[in-house]
Amino acid sequence: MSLPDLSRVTRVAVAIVEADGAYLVGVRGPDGPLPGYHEFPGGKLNHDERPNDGAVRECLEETGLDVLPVERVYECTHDYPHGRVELTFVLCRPAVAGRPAALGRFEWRLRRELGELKFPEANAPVVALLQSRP
Ligand SMILES: Nc1nc2c([nH]c(=O)n2[C@H]2C[C@H](O)[C@@H](COP(=O)(O)OP(=O)(O)OP(=O)(O)O)O2)c(=O)[nH]1
Repeated sequence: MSLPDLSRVTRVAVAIVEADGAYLVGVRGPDGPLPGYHEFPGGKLNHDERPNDGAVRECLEETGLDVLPVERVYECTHDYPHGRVELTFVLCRPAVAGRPAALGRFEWRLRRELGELKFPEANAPVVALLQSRP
């Protein structure tokens, strides 16, 4: 097995979509890195793309839901066995109020459920932050 090239950083934007105390969460597919882990919608940023724009784009691509960025809640660089990622977590809200039911492989999970899910290691501080919110 070859070691990851840590001189190369993949920029990733993650959309934390909140509506009425629930968050959009999916399960990662079997083919990419971290298969079977829970995740918020997100993915690699395009060249020169800003994290807020990337979070909105990835969310629309993956869930079909149009969202508005609210604030960047957390940023970190994390080393996984598959490589180094620079993550920006962007809190978002649906552009149209409400919680649409059909959103691809993503579904709404209540805030109190988040701690029971198996998220990637880098998400731990974000999940703790969300759970500490009033
Ligand atoms: N989407 C997402 N990725 C996360 C989360 N937490 C976390 O550490 N990651 C990591 C896993 C991957 O290393 C990276 C996302 O890359 P990816 O390979 O899943 O992105 P992607 O499939 O959308 O790639 P692409 O289609 O844009 O090419 O970020 C999360 O909550 N959501």
